[in-house]
Amino acid sequence: MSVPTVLEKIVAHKLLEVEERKRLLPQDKLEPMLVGLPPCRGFVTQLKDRASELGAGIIAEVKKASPSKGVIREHFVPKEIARAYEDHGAACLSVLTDIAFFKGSDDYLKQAREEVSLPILRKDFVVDAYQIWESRLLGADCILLIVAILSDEQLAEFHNLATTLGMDVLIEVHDEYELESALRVNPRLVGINNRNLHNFETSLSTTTSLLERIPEDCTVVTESGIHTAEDVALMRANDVSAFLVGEAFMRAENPGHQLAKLFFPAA
Ligand SMILES: O=P(O)(O)OC[C@@H](O)[C@@H](O)c1c[nH]c2ccccc12
Repeated sequence: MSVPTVLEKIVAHKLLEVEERKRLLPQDKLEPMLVGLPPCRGFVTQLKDRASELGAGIIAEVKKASPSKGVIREHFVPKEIARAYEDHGAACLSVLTDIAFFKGSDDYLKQAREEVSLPILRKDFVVDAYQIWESRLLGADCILLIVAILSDEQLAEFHNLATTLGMDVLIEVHDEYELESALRVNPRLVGINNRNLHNFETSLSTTTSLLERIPEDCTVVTESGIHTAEDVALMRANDVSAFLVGEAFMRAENPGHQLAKLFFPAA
């Protein structure tokens, strides 16, 4: 047998974690807890509005650590970061909730939601429908579905469930085969991850090479590896106006200032 990749380890761990969570709060107890929740903040709408208004729709990520980089930010106060992002023109937030590999927490998402009015993406590895109900309860406005870890049947089922519960969905792809699967569910929002989650190699040409296969009415988000003004200019030259950025902001003393500097230097 070959050595498992990090993505395979994450999925194996996640399946166990979900079983444990189901034991603590069974599905039949969770479902009624969704009654009377406030409606979701429109994630896709806000992203598109900001992109046309400001020239860039930024999904700004709240991320303490990653398996490839270790701890990215020592001074990590989610409320402070969320506020800085909102004050400096972010369209939406992305909050890592995976504990084991990204040092995230459900609580970080709740804290961010209390602090700001931006729509929030729950950034986690969805492998079970239970997590979608759980995301809605947590206050997520959008969930991530990673095509690389789902069957076509799961993708359709999970996309449908999230939409039924009122959330938006960001479908993440890394190559043309994954994109083909993604397009079968007629997504409003597709994320092209420039990072290969199996070996962590990052290349912005992932976005530029897949772009032309995506229909006009679907919003494309370029994800990962955006660090410099040149990176931003390259994406803009290819008509990409939605960005998901974590590390470049999280390494800066003030993540909000870094967002403004990278995307809105003239403002
Ligand atoms: O920190 P970066 O290189 O700007 O990347 C952010 C985001 O794209 C990345 O965190 C990410 C993209 N897809 C994921 C899936 C799971 C966990 C993390 C991710």
